[in-house]
Amino acid sequence: MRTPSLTSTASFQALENHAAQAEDWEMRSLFAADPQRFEKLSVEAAGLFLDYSKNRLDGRTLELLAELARERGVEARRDAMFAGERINNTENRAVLHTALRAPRGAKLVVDGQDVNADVHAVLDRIRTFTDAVRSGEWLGHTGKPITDIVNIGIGGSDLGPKMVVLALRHYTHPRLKMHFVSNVDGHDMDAALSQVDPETTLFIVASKTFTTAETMMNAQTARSWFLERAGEEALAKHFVAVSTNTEAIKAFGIDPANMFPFWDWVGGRYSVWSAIGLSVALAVGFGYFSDFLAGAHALDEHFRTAPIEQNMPMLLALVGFWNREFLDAHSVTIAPYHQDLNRFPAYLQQLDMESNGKCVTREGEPVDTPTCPAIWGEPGTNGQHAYFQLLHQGTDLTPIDFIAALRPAHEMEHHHTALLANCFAQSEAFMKGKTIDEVRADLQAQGLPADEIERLAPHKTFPGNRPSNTILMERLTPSTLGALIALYEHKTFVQGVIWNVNSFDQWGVELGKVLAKKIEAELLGEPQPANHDSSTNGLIARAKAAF
Ligand SMILES: O=P(O)(O)OC[C@H]1O[C@](O)(CO)[C@@H](O)[C@@H]1O
Repeated sequence: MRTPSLTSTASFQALENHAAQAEDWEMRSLFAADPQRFEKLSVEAAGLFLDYSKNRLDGRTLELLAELARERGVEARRDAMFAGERINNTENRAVLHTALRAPRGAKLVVDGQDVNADVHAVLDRIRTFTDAVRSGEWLGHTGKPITDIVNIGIGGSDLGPKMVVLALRHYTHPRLKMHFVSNVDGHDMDAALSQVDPETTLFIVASKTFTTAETMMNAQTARSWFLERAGEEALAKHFVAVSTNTEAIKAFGIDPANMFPFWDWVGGRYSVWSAIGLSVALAVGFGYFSDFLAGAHALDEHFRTAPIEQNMPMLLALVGFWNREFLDAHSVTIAPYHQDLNRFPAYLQQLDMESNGKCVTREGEPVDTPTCPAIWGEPGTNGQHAYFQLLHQGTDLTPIDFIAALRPAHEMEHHHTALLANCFAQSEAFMKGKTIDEVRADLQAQGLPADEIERLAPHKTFPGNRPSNTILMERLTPSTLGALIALYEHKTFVQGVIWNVNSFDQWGVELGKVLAKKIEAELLGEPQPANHDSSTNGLIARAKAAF
């Protein structure tokens, strides 16, 4: 059955009418009118707390948004995902990253295959291997323990592991130095190889497909570098692979005994929970890796069972949808007030934009509303001194997600107090703004002459009324990090269902890949191609002249 277009649904139309009335709402007044607003518009789950009260909405808005989620079948699609139905309809695949973090013994049989048993069999192998490397029992070819791990992968085979290893810096093994090489730009590989010793380095080639051009080139380069220094028989102690493609791994020369498999029902950007997380398990140890999975599972259980009105990922998604559709927010800023989460915005860029950056529905019809906003950000305090100017006084409305841990992992308490003060102050400033009369009063109190006050006042006025969410956790731990990532995964899922796009394919990355192959051959060959547009022909010619 065809899904009705979004704008034709009764709940969307009700929201449109409601949005017309809400246009003039001031958050200051909404807060003043309801002293319970914070208690009402906040929710707790799996070690996370979400305050969504600083958005331009009221109880009725939330009722209508929940109605929309129901009308779009969000709950039914969620249940289908957890049950292993093939909801990725353009690739005819199930979507089961939630199964990767389900505890041993959870029942899930898909197409006659015991998914839970398969997952835990691989986890057992990850435990054995990572324990051996971490304890120093696994030795390099000259009998020395491993000191450096180089993860070679890109997209989901890089962003997740790298972000998590950085975020869990405090849990990492003191002997193991982690390196991540993703870019086909040789400078990336050069930087890693210049720091490592072939006798004590373990390379992980991480690629779901084992065909991704950048990763294959990087893996071949690392292999040649290693063979020149150590020889073929040493390879097994220094190269392992993570993939769904056993044949390609064998062809590359990695022993399948050193391969950690996963399955086609794990999307690249949802794969950090699978063997793609091998570098995480090596860095923090299997115990903390298990806590990371358990934190995500706790959030999964909340998402699976809580009613929409109290369901954190649903609420985050619905509020984001409201801002996108009715407040015309073209982008969302992610502002972690935690330095160790500095790659989290980059991670969310792939998660959200590769999932929902789509312009046709699951049935291939053009969508009838805007879909995924652009996602960007940096650690919050750094952003404050760079682009927050635009967020406060620019002409676009850009909602912000503030993320903070209440307790630090260091002992410099005064730093942490300053950090949290900044985080809360920013969300207050975005909400309240500063009226021109407040500015005038300030300037008067400073004793400025009247004409100077009038000259400066417009510049010092803040429109305010700018929406934000704040996500808090007690500490950034493996478990709360797992929950945080799962929160955003499910938020992305819910928005995808409302827009009726397939959040689990990524056809938009293919065209560039195909053209790059062709141009790479042209850059290397003769004659100068003339079959492109004049710009592309001209750029190729300039590069060939420089070779
Ligand atoms: O793990 P692989 O197969 O090398 O893919 C890497 C990345 O490339 C993409 O397919 C995009 O080209 C991502 O979805 C994926 O995470």
